[in-house]
Amino acid sequence: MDYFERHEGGERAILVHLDIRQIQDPDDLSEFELLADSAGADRLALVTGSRSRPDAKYFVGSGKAEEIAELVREHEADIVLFNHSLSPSQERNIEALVKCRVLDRTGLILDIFAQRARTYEGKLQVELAQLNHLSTRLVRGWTHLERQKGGIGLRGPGETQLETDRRLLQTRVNQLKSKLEKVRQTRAQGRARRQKSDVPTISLVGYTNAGKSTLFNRLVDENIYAADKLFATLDPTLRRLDWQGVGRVVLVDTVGFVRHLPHELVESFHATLEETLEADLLLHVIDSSSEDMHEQIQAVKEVLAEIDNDVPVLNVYNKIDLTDEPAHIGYASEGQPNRVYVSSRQNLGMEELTLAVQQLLTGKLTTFDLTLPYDAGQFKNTLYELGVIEEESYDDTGRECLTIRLPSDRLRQLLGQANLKPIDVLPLAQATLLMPVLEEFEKVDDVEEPTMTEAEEKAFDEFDALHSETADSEK
Ligand SMILES: Nc1nc2c(ncn2[C@@H]2O[C@H](COP(=O)(O)OP(=O)(O)OP(=O)(O)O)[C@@H](O)[C@H]2O)c(=O)[nH]1
Ligand SMILES: [Mg+2]
Repeated sequence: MDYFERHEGGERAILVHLDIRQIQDPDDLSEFELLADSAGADRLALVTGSRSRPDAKYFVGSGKAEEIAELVREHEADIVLFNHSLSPSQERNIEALVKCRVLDRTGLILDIFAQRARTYEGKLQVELAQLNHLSTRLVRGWTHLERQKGGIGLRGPGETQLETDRRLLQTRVNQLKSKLEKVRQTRAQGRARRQKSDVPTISLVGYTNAGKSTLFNRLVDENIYAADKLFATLDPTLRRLDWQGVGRVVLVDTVGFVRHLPHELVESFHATLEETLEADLLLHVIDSSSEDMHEQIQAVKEVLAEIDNDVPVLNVYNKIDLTDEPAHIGYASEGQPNRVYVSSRQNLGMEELTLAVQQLLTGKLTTFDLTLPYDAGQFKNTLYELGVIEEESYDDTGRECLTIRLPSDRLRQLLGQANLKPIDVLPLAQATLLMPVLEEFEKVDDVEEPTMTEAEEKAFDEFDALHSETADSEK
């Protein structure tokens, strides 16, 4: 996938980080250093400073630019990393001055993504993002691109090198897009299948380095790549598991969020976020030992809000082995668990996590007393199979009375499937206060047999959305 020469680990790097007063919430310096390490850079020097706004030519002022050039010579650096977005011309101007490669923040993150991409789709996404990033910077040498495509016969008379390169680039971009579309279709089908099989999906989301993959591995009990580096995970990784105490679920490990993810990356990782949206429950994994915990939680919440996510969230405060917090569950005012304190690495709080997840997934169990109509045998069988019947008896007219315990949403869903309509269904606790419970169902005759299940409809809608999205972006 290497369309441009990616640097090898251990490259000698000069880091540049300015405080730009115009830009609020400047990228944190320590995160930048972490990013540089993650890319495999050997940090030789750090240039800092502040400006009220970026310089048009070099981003930094010309004095600062000279200083960087001097450091490059002195340390024999291979690369200068900027913790900012540079325009193509700024990047070119600095390169000309310092006489080594210059990478901006977007380029740096892309580089890390490229190193970490493990799945086919992830690799396609990264390459597409790289090419998009590079297309605006297509002034430097691109002979290797030409070499790759053979070059001969591709260059029309009078056409400049630049135009040829642009054309080749476009060809490759189109290829990638159609490959990606295929992968996405396959994935949408997989999703539809999963929904039909009624297995709940749980996604691990959170800031980078929070410990998602560690928790994932712990739960899956299967080793996938986890390392003390940013973006140890790039692609959503799915595993089916039989979670003791919870039941069968699909677990999804996702790529870590970073503050100020470049917009082009947000786009190219849309599929990852969509996957997140699909879940029945999100485990928001938080590094509770981090000084930046609150900012990181906020950053994740913002991303989730951006993709319009209304899936229930359980906050998982991880790494309690580094804090004083004991393993426990925290509850929201409505009595639902909303946070749990664990250590994935030290295996603490896993029972609490299981309990909280179980409660959230099954919903709040409620007791209902039902009086069934005479012809509801099929419905009763379904309840039997689900194991939700606690008591059964007959009333004096010979109709069956059941006491069942299950989430009210689930009951509503089952009633709909059986074409039954409750005249009145009261939770037992309220009902006993009022009177001896008597509820009835009446058969609904004028309801048409549904042709598609809700899950199928949803899958179809998604499919359409994916298609129109791809079509739009190709215009
Ligand atoms: N002390 C401590 N370290 C942990 C714990 N859980 C994870 N870690 C460490 O934190 C680092 C990051 O863990 P990962 O599981 O790779 O984090 P991640 O959230 O998947 O990171 P990205 O995939 O980059 O978003 C690794 O060095 C883990 O060993 C924990 O409970 N306690
Ligand atoms: Mg990970």
